[in-house]
Formats: sequence, C-alpha cells, structure tokens
Amino acid sequence: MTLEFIEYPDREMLFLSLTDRLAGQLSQHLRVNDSASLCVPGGTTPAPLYDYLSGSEVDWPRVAVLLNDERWVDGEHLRSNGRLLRRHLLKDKAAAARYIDLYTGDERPEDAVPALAEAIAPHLPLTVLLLGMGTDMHTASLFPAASETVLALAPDAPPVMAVNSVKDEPRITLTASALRGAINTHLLIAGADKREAFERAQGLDPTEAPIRAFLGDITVHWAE
Ligand SMILES: O=C1O[C@H](COP(=O)(O)O)[C@@H](O)[C@H](O)[C@H]1O
Repeated sequence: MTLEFIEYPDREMLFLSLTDRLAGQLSQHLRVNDSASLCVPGGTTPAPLYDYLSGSEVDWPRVAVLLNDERWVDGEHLRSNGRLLRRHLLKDKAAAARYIDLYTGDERPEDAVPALAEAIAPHLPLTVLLLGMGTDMHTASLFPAASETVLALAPDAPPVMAVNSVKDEPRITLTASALRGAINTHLLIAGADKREAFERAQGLDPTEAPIRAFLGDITVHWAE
C-alpha cells in the first residue's frame, strides 16, 4: 500500500500531468484487455482536467465513463455532475466513450439502485478511479456523520446507494466496495483549505472523514 503525494507548481501543471497519467493508465489497460472503465468526480475542481482529457489519444469507444456520484437533479441543472461531464469530458475524442449516466430520471435515487448496480457490475473493478474531496473531507457522496456513510463504507455494501441525509438534493453514490477495488486510484485536490482537510483526515475515522477510507494505494495530486 503506497500513498504518493504529488505537489505541483500550479494547477495548469497538475491538470496536464494528471491527464497524461489517466490517459496512460487507460491505454496501458486496453493493450491487454478489451475494455476499461474510468470513474470520475463532479464538483467545481475538475473541469479543466476534463477539457484536456477529452482530447487525449485513448481508444475511447472501449472505455466506459461514469461518475463517482450524482446529485438527483435533471441533467441540465447547474448542480448536475453529469452536466459537467457532458460539457467538459464527453466531447472531442472522448465523445466516443460509453457513458453510464447515474441519473436515470426515476423519481427517487433509491428507485434507480437495482438498474444502476446491474449497469455498473460489468465495469468492476474500475480501471482508473479519480476521486475529489470537499473541505469537509467527503468524497463521492460519502459525507461525514451521514447515516448512509456507515453502510456505504461496509465491505458488503451494494456497489451503489441512495443518499438522502445531506442538505440540498438527494444523491446517488458508488460505495466503498465498488470504489476501493479500483486498479489505479487518484485523488485530485486544489487549494490550501483542501490540503489542510486532507492532512486532518489522516488522523480520523472514515465515518468522520470518508476520504480516509481510500488513503491506501493512492496518488494524491495537489496544487495551490
Ligand atoms: O459534491 C461533490 O463534491 C466533491 C468535491 O467537489 P469540489 O467542488 O470541492 O471539487 C466531488 O468530488 C463530488 O463528486 C461532488 O458530488
């Protein structure tokens, strides 16, 4: 188990270098496998990374792309993680990827769980997992002290779960059982507040600091 922390001189360098890493790991996997999966975060940080990655020379038709988690809002809503992906990643060369949309249009996220679990299963273990993190140390939609987080961190959890106990809208999230099996795992964080939160998380229990559940074999990418 190795935790590697890479500090970049600026965000531009981070996004360019991380693009190469993710594209390289997908391509390497595709050299000996028919397909690969790429699981990525939403939120406010990764848009420039996705812009770069969308132009990468990867055999995208053989790649399934999915989010770590989704807010239960229409795909055109400003808070939709899928909207971010469609605008920044699923374009250019990456438009040919197979996108597994976590927002199904069902009334409640729990109604979508069986179909999503079936859709995701063939793509496990994830080839490349990129996580994000909030300053509260949540990752995916696993939030500190949320009632669902204990269940979602259990090794026998289903791969996907509904999350109703957070403010704003309900959500759907991949659970630790799906995320922790990834072949390559990265964490993208930017800014002094995220670095401070990352360091604080290392001394805490995963139920208080969910990112802590993933700080085993991982490469952390940080820039101011
Ligand atoms: O709510 C979410 O937040 C995290 C972190 O987002 P950021 O805006 O601080 O970059 C993100 O990883 C997750 O996918 C998203 O749903």
